[in-house]
Amino acid sequence: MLELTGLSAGYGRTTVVHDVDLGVADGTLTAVLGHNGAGKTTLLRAVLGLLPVQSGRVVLAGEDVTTRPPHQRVRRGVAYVPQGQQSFGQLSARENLQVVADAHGRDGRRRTDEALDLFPALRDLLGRQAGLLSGGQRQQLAIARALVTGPRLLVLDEPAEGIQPNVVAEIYGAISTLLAGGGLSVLLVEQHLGFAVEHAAQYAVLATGRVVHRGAGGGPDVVPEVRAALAL
Ligand SMILES: Nc1ncnc2c1ncn2[C@@H]1O[C@H](COP(=O)(O)OP(=O)(O)OP(=O)(O)O)[C@@H](O)[C@H]1O
Repeated sequence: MLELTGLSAGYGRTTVVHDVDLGVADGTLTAVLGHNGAGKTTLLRAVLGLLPVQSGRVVLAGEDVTTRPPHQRVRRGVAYVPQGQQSFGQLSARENLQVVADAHGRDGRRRTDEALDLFPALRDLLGRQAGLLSGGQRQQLAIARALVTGPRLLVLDEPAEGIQPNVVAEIYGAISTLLAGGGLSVLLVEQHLGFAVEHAAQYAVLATGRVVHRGAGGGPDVVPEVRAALAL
């Protein structure tokens, strides 16, 4: 679904992410682990086209999109949920979903229902102003809104950050359900060991913008080596 080859990106003349090779196979999860400032968000922004690539290639569903603007990547099936549980705070939860659903007609309405099935707690909160929701509820809303676009690749930046554990479990339960359903690929960035590595088909550890460790097939067995790489 996604193939990054020799990807370097940064800000102005500064390179933050160096020569990254990484893939997300169809219908699977790829996890990128790394501490604060390792370059995880920068990598995602380059994948989305929000930052120009300094060198290397971004191939999405077989097509080279390295120089394509973000909206064209979105049209090819990428949905991005940035860090920080972003929503339109003044709008209700329902309106947050509706603004996206309206752009997708009947599919948008169907996908809204499916997303609410995935996050049933949101159904009772639809009338509430998004800015008044808890961090966990806003994160669920942000993921639901991304799903309403009908993505083939869901890109998640630290969805568990700052969220209480029971809601994190709900969010990861939903991601597991989506993966089990097939058809959706996930690129997930996390600081901490846990769901990401346990469920990853591929994983990479990023430190100062470089991949310092990688592997295929996550699960409990790989946790010690990933922990060791994170401690580098
Ligand atoms: N807009 C920017 N302009 C210049 N440098 C930036 C910018 N955003 C991030 N950086 C720098 O790029 C490096 C990597 O930051 P990035 O946000 O990609 O890391 P991260 O792994 O996502 O960290 P975190 O877990 O804190 O989000 C840091 O040194 C940071 O200071």
